[in-house]
Amino acid sequence: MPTQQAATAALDSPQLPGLTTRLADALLGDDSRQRLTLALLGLAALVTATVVLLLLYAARIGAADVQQVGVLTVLYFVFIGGFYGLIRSGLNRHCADPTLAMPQTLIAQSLIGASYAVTGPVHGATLIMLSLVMVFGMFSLRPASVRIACVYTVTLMGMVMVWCVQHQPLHYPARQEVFNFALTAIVMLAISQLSGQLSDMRTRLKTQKIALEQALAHIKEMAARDELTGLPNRRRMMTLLQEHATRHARGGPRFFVCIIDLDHFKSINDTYGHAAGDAVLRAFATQAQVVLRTTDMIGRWGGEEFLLLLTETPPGDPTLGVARLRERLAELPASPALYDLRVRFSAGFARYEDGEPIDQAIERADRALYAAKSAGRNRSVVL
Ligand SMILES: Nc1nc2c(ncn2[C@@H]2O[C@H](COP(=O)(O)OP(=O)(O)OP(=O)(O)O)[C@@H](O)[C@H]2O)c(=O)[nH]1
Repeated sequence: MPTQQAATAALDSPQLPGLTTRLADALLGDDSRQRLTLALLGLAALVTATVVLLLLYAARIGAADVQQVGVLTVLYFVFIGGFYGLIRSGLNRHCADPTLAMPQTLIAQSLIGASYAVTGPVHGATLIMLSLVMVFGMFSLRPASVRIACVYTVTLMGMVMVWCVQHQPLHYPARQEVFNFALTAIVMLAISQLSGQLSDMRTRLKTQKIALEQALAHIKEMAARDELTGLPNRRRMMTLLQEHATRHARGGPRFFVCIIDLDHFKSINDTYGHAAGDAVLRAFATQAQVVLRTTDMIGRWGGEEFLLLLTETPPGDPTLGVARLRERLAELPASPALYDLRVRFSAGFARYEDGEPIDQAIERADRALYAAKSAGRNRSVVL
């Protein structure tokens, strides 16, 4: 029987993470920003729990008044519970700073100040808590707010210490309080100084992150573009073709693959030079972008070859756009420098067939191009 129980427990165990997740969702909600705000409150709750333990200890050894400890403990619970309610209800979203870091910090410091006044001989321990609250605050508050909270803390503690020296001189001797005050002031000064440096560091990191993201976007863009013409390169066109094939398989539009090859381009290079040839390629790319439909995509396939991806729009003669381009090029100079020269080209079209590998359609377009060249160039052939 115990073995059976163990087996049942083992079967149940995979459900445990699910249970934990559900519990965390119920406690913290599923909004990641709100969860972060609640995590900050969790830190405040941790400090609170430590101070409450100190208060209970002080009451137990007779160093603190039980009634005062009771009131403060309730206030700590109200503090944490109240903020938890504000955040879980989403009311904090209406505040200028939805993290509520500033009010949390000021209330926590006020409660710790009060705890300092009631913990008699063990009051020194609460000073550490003041610093801890400010250290947490440094990560969620702006430097100006940290400075305000530090000034508030020093002023508050100054008043609390004067009151304690006057009303409980036995446990709060003046000399010790002067020392405690100086210590508090120095620590708060250091924290507000550090907070400025932390903020500078954060700003630097943010700037570097933006610069890195921009550089990455630029590198990605460069990796997808042909340097000479600015058109998408072969790699990019292959990705686009694959994407279109996948989209078509899911019910998207059919498309045509067209390979364009400039006629007798070698003779342009040989006659006018390689730089002039480059200018002709650039001019061709510009005109193609102007004349073709915006839904058609053209990229440089390599050398003097270009690949066109045409989305089928019924009634479909896929060669119409290319014919327009041919007419346009017949009217325009091959490049600004080659005024009398006209560019001609041959084009091979292949209709993408259901489920075929994209390479197969490209190969058909290549064969169609070969047929266009063989038939005398300056024409389109569809296969
Ligand atoms: N200027 C320039 N020339 C290039 C570039 N890439 C390839 N070429 C040239 O393009 C020419 C292509 O020559 P061929 O393959 O014989 O083709 P073609 O002269 O156009 O002849 P057909 O295609 O048969 O009409 C070669 O001279 C290559 O050097 C480039 O980026 N710039």
